[in-house]
Amino acid sequence: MATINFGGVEENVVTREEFPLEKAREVLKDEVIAVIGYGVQGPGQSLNMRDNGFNVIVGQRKGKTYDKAVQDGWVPGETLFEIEEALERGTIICFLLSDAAQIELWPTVKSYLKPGKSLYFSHGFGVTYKEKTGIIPPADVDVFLVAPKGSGTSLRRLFVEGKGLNSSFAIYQDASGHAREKCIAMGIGVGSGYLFETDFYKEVTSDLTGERGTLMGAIQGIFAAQYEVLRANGHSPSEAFNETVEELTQSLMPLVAENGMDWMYANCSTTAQRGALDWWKPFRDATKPVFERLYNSVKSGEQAEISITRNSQSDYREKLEEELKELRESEMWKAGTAVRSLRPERS
Ligand SMILES: NC(=O)c1ccc[n+]([C@@H]2O[C@H](COP(=O)([O-])OP(=O)(O)OC[C@H]3O[C@@H](n4cnc5c(N)ncnc54)[C@H](O)[C@@H]3O)[C@@H](O)[C@H]2O)c1
Ligand SMILES: CC(C)(O)[C@@H](O)C(=O)O
Ligand SMILES: [Mg+2]
Ligand SMILES: [Mg+2]
Repeated sequence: MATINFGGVEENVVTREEFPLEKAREVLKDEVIAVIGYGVQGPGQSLNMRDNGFNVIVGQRKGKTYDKAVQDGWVPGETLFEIEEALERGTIICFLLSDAAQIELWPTVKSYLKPGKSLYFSHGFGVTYKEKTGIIPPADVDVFLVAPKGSGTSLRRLFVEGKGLNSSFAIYQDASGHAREKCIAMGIGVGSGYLFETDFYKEVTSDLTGERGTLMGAIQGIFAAQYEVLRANGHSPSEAFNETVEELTQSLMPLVAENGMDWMYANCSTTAQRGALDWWKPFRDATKPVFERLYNSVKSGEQAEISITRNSQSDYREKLEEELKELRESEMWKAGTAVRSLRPERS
């Protein structure tokens, strides 16, 4: 493990230099990695592992995503199977169904977890909320997680570009005495940049907070608030959208990603810097109580309960689609469609 100073706090992380791909291949050379589920993480992780030279199979029920797996080069009867057959063949079972579907499939998965097999997650959800999910792994299997910190779509794209998404890893149960090296080898195999250690509880509480907060929920909320104020004061949709979203994603966030917030600020006018430096604290103070409410709701299990209840309904996909449609058809995001179509590289 490399010790890195993160802003004054030392943490142990695993890098690709100290745990190279060859080592990961050696650790997992006798394993059949069965990726169960081919939604968002399934394709990213399985394709990256396949391209990295691991022995990977996919288990997916028949339907649209099964067909997508075939298009991606998985061969029915050789590397692509119905879920139960993949569970039978796999020695490392990657449980990559949606968190709600994991509850329904758990009795089936459990019945294939013979001693010596490993159970792999990409989220601490199922095990942490075991009272709600019923996911209690047998004592004689290794249980660990690698949670890529981003979408499976980005995991694949970055891999193809020769880059990597950072992931957390955690060991829940070490029955074989080798859970840790298997877990890290999986993390390297799926295409992680570097790996930082956590536990199942911390992974799920930080992850649920992040996606409801700045990564997804809060960002849409703050975009909508600014856009509405600009529109209410007579600004055109294109002006409001450019000043709220397009400039952020196209110009400023890439600078933040490259070299941090202060560097992005330093590449803007002194007028902009003066304003940003004056206003970031009022925004922090205004939103902090909402983040505290959010974290408490995650901590109490309320957010998990909502997610399980809502996503277990038979029409949950249709309902999600309706809500996504509402976003897509809002004036702000329709303006976004028009703005994107005018990007030089798209016209
Ligand atoms: N989406 C991401 O990029 C992302 C990122 C990090 C971690 N994760 C975690 O990875 C895991 C997988 O998430 P995902 O977003 O890839 O899942 P998903 O919602 O895309 O679903 C994955 C698969 O589940 C299958 N499925 C759904 N219901 C089923 C059922 N009843 N029976 C059989 N199959 C069923 C679908 O066919 C699909 O192939 C979750 O634990 C999630 O929290 C996801
Ligand atoms: C990609 C995210 C938001 O990081 C993940 O946590 C998810 O649940 O999809
Ligand atoms: Mg998540
Ligand atoms: Mg996440």
